[in-house]
Amino acid sequence: MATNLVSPKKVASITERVWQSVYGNSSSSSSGGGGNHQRRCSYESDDDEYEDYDGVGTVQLMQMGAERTKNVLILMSDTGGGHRASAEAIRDAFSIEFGDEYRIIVKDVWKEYTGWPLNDMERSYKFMVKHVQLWKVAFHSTSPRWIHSCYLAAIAAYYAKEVEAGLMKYKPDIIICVHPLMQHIPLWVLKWQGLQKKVVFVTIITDLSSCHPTWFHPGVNRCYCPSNEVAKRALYDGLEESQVRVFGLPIRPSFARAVLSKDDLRKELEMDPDLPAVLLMGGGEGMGPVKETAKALGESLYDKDQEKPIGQLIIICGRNKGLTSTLESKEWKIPVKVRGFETQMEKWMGACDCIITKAGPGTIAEALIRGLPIVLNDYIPGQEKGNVPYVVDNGAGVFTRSSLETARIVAEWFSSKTDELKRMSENALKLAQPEAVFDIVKDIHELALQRGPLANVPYVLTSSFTSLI
Ligand SMILES: CCCCCCCC/C=C\CCCCCCCC(=O)OC[C@H](CO)OC(=O)CCCCCCCCCCCCCCC
Ligand SMILES: O=c1ccn([C@@H]2O[C@H](COP(=O)(O)OP(=O)(O)O[C@H]3O[C@H](CO)[C@H](O)[C@H](O)[C@H]3O)[C@@H](O)[C@H]2O)c(=O)[nH]1
Repeated sequence: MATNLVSPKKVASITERVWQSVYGNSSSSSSGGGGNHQRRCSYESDDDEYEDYDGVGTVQLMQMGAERTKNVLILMSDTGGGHRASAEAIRDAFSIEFGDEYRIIVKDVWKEYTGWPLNDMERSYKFMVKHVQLWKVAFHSTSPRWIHSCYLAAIAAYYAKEVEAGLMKYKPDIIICVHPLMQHIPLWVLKWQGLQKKVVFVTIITDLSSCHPTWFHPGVNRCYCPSNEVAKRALYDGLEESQVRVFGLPIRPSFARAVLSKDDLRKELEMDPDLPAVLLMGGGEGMGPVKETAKALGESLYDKDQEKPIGQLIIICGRNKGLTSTLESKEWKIPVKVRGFETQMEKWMGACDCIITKAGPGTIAEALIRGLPIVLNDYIPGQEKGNVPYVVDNGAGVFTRSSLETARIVAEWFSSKTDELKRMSENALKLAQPEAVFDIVKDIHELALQRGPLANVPYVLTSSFTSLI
């Protein structure tokens, strides 16, 4: 559809490109649209391994014929914390399963290479979900295919060269996309470059049920759906059965494979060893009614008659610095820990007995793996709405928007309704899919093996080859 947006590049001969790659040529534009790149982007990189753009090509050329390390580029954006968590889960699982066979690069290529609005999605998303009606309108009004296709085609026309430079810099053999808005432009770029037969492109959907239709792109080699419900929608939206796989949401292997003792964790995290613990959070950005709920728990988990706490509270505020400092300055009658963005969520979850959170898919899937009953206290309209029945109908938790109600439920779980807490914990464990991340990387590995001989041709030569076939 968009093949006409950019005119095909002049392709250097094989000899020329080999010469340029081995000996370098300052006047060469290489295969990344570098000339145009200098127009709007800078070449500086935070990834040392890739500072020498042409060097990667040279290494690939020298490794031709031998089994070479394959480059895997994972495209994500920090709109919330879920996409990065999934990207890191995939990176770690590749490393555990295949060691040095793959070199994994996790990047927000938009932020590094493009301009507004693509390079500012984190801030835009944060702003929109703060003014939640705005997000609701944006989410639903962009759902029809013709609307989002027009938007994305226009943006692709404007930023194609920059995205092309961003992608080609890493010379990917496999591109894994964990964000709904990062498939369309790269797929067009691969088409323009004639790289569809060389590069495996897969999408991993990181929303559990009511996800946005931009996730379903028929041009991908695989679309990994976290649930059967999402898979059904993918098929309805035009993907073939051969493209769709359902393994579950990828969760960091530190969750999936960790054997953690609650007692040891509590010691390490300096928590009370005996009091039951509730974890309160709101995704990567610390969203939802965290402050009000913390206040209500401070009261409900204190037994006024016996003048002692019946539980302890851990609050993880994520990147919400304002929330962290407000809660840190409060006085509490029960043991409370207030934390900012934590990198070892598996430890905090492993040390607690239940969790209160907005309906973020990553947090839900992690809590299920740790067998934590969940109180959902909010959801972002659109992509998180369907997560509520997913948890509640499967008996793994409850939903209430009232902070007082939340506080009452947790107090009961810790006193008169411990059997309910135990039952929900068992139901949570039944829903957990800790192996999903390993199943996904193994399937991607199989896909890569199925690629024809073109997959082993170094990037410096691909344009020449693909122009012949
Ligand atoms: C006629 C109707 C006009 C409606 C006006 C809409 C204005 C568009 C503005 C914002 C786009 C909102 C995008 C919604 C889809 C999000 C999918 C999703 O679940 O993401 C979850 C993730 C969060 O995990 O959401 C995002 O990443 C949203 C990022 C928002 C960035 C806004 C600026 C980027 C605009 C470039 C794309 C424009 C094309 C949009 C086509 C869809
Ligand atoms: O201090 C923190 C706080 C959170 N997390 C992690 O951040 C992730 C949060 O992900 P969620 O999916 O629960 O929620 P977010 O709101 O942060 O994620 C965003 O991305 C999701 C997709 O993956 C959904 O689209 C969601 O609606 C959107 O807001 C979890 O893995 C959680 O463990 C941390 O690592 N440290």
